[in-house]
Amino acid sequence: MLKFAVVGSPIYHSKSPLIFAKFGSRLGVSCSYTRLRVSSFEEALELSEHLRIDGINITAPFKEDAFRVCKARGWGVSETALLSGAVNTVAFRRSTEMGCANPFCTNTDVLAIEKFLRRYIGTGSSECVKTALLGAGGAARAVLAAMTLYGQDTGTKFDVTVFNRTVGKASLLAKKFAGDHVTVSTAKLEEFPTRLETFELILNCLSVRPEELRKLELGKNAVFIDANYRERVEVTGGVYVPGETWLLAQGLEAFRIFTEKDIDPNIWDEIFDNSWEHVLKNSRSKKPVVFLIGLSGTGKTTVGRLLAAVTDAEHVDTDVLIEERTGMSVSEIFEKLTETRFRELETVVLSDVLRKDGAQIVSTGGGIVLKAENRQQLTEGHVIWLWAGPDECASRLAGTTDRPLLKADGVEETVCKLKVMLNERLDLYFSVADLVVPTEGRTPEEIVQILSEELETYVIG
Ligand SMILES: Nc1ncnc2c1ncn2[C@@H]1O[C@H](COP(=O)(O)OP(=O)(O)OP(=O)(O)O)[C@@H](O)[C@H]1O
Ligand SMILES: O=C(O)C1=C[C@@H](O)[C@@H](O)[C@H](O)C1
Ligand SMILES: [Mg+2]
Repeated sequence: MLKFAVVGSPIYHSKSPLIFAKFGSRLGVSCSYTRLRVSSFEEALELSEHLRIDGINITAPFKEDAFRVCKARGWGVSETALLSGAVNTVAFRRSTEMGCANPFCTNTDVLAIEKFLRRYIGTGSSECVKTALLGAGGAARAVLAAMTLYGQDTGTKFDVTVFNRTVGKASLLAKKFAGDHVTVSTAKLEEFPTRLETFELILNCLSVRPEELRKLELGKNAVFIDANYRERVEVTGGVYVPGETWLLAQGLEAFRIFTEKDIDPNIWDEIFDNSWEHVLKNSRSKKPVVFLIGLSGTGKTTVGRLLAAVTDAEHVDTDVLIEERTGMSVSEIFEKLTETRFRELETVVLSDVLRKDGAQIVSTGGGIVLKAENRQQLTEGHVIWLWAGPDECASRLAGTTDRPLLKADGVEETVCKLKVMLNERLDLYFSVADLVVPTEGRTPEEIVQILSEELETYVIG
């Protein structure tokens, strides 16, 4: 199984896991894709190594940081990344691209825009394409990088006006990207509506959509490409390419790079025809239940209790539910009834939890993912993998005696046992996790703060 993740802060809103699941099933690649909530790109790299991840996508606010770090490490950095000054894709294990064993770092936002230009502008135009670019942040840079590369490749010329709230920022872009195929001027954002009809290509790269951009009357041949997928523009006339299409396109390019698979051109057509819209729609159908998973000692019980206390959610611990149900301690169950029976009891209590109404924070036992039925049930809620390495877990657990699978003679033996467990469980945790939160160097309170932020609109509050 290949393992991928998207990295950002915040990150739970990301729909990349949904689109990669679809790519995987459509292209016959067995893969899992999760989200990493980290504080820096360096932390993402460290975590990726621990989780043995094959490739990551990077989103706000780390794309520029990723570019700097990848370059400083001497990794293969593509032309799209060099031109845009940002990296959104790092393939850790690549065999062919750039012909080296180092990670390959690229920017598929740029590749996606090149695809759009090829499709909607074509290559035959001898006229300069009159273009409005709204915004002057990272996405706008990706657009200008794509136009530069597309211009070099096809001879197409673009006459771009960058509209932004702060014209100074737009001027910096103008300076950086003005070249043989792209001329760039700047204007205040307020001027855009009155000049709308003079443009044949409009790209919206604003993260917040102003009121004037909710409804638009485009010229018959105009194309409006949206980077924002939270809310669509009501468009009459012309062609509207929604933000979802951009997200799918950059994701498909990343998938191609990660897996080195040829992409069937029909899939591109389907993406452009909006037949994949439904893929992005089912992200909120989970129950308002948060499952905390991870090795023993990662803090599932501690964090779960605290998280429930700062929210209106009920806290439950599957180990405690099993002890109440059987009248036996976890250690006794393992000794007298076997581990298999314990896993079955986990299935029973998970069903009970999922039948209840209302928000719940559920601390699970470290081995809950070992049984397929349990994994299936977990995916009905929001699954958060608390990460800490075996050394850290062992030191946190030093002196405790109530974990039957970790009975050991000292910390060193506990570390060994945890390493074996992690080996066996790593891919299983990965396959169900919606979000991974590294806990080393963070207090339980800090983790609660991170989780409250990430889950606020989905489960809690
Ligand atoms: N972020 C943290 N930093 C330092 N210590 C922590 C952290 N989180 C938890 N701990 C400590 O680690 C120990 C184990 O925590 P806890 O019982 O919550 O782990 P768990 O994941 O529920 O383990 P198990 O799977 O065995 O039930 C406790 O002593 C707890 O105080
Ligand atoms: O929301 C997301 O998951 C993403 C958004 C864009 O930044 C992309 O560039 C990134 O690859 C993934
Ligand atoms: Mg616990």
